[in-house]
Amino acid sequence: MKRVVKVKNVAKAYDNKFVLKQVGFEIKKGELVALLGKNGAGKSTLLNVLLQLTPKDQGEIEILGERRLKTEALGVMFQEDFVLERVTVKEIIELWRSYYPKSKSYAELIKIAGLVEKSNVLINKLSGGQRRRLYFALCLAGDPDLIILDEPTVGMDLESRQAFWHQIKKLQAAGKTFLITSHYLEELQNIAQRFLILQDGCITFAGTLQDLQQKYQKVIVRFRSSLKPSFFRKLAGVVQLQSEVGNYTLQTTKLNEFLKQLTPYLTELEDLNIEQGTLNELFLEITGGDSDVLSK
Ligand SMILES: Nc1ncnc2c1ncn2[C@@H]1O[C@H](COP(=O)(O)OP(=O)(O)OP(=O)(O)O)[C@@H](O)[C@H]1O
Repeated sequence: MKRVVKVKNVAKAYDNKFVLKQVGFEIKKGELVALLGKNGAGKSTLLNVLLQLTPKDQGEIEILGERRLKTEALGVMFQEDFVLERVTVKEIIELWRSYYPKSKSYAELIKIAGLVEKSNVLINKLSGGQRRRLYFALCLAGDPDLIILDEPTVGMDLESRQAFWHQIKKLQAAGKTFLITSHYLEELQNIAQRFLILQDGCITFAGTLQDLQQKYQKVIVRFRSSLKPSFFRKLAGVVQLQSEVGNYTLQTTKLNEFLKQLTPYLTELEDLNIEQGTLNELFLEITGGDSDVLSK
């Protein structure tokens, strides 16, 4: 598969403090990659460096096979909106379309924005969520091959989010490549092929949701049994075990293997209950519990 993004050994410091120390990853054509990290981890800095809006101190970046940024093949949606006064929705869409040699039609873009009824409304009169939808449509104006979205769904209501992810799926099916940062991890679990975790200035994890769960997810198993704690302690991935008069609560990091080992002894167990943490809990585990991240 063709490589769309290549980042190697990238470092970036602000005032001699390194936010990115040694960042490296690749994204292949058609992949949707989620970039995760707690507040201040450097996600926006990394995107800015990728887009050459901030100079890097070190490293190599190649996008769509070139070091030069092919802006005509890129669609970007930033975290912060710019608000122009005295410009209508229709005018800004037409302006954006005019920047590209091969642009999507106005009709398609206004539909993506979900603002057909608001085409003559001034941008500064739109709600925050409506503006996010408009900026998403603008980012698609040039029919880009690589789409970079920084916290795209912040401020969108449930309906807008659903429409947004539906749109992303359609673009995915059309072979577009994505790099998306988001704090709403539950939204990304069904859509991202791979996750990157930015932590302490490096990519500390790159892999699928399954890899992520296997590596970090807490699985709590509860049951009653007359077997001894020493028996359960030896089973696969058991990292914590509490027992009180035959009532067990344990944590395993290798659920599949653990269950395989436990199967011959199932008759010795009662009230077996397995609880897998949510993706958000997993994220807290990975990033060391920055609850701010999730309350955004
Ligand atoms: N222009 C700048 N000058 C100095 N420091 C900066 C600048 N931009 C960002 N920083 C610092 O770099 C660090 C990383 O910031 P960045 O915005 O990249 O993080 P982030 O992961 O995108 O955070 P969030 O999830 O809150 O958006 C922070 O400590 C921030 O204060």
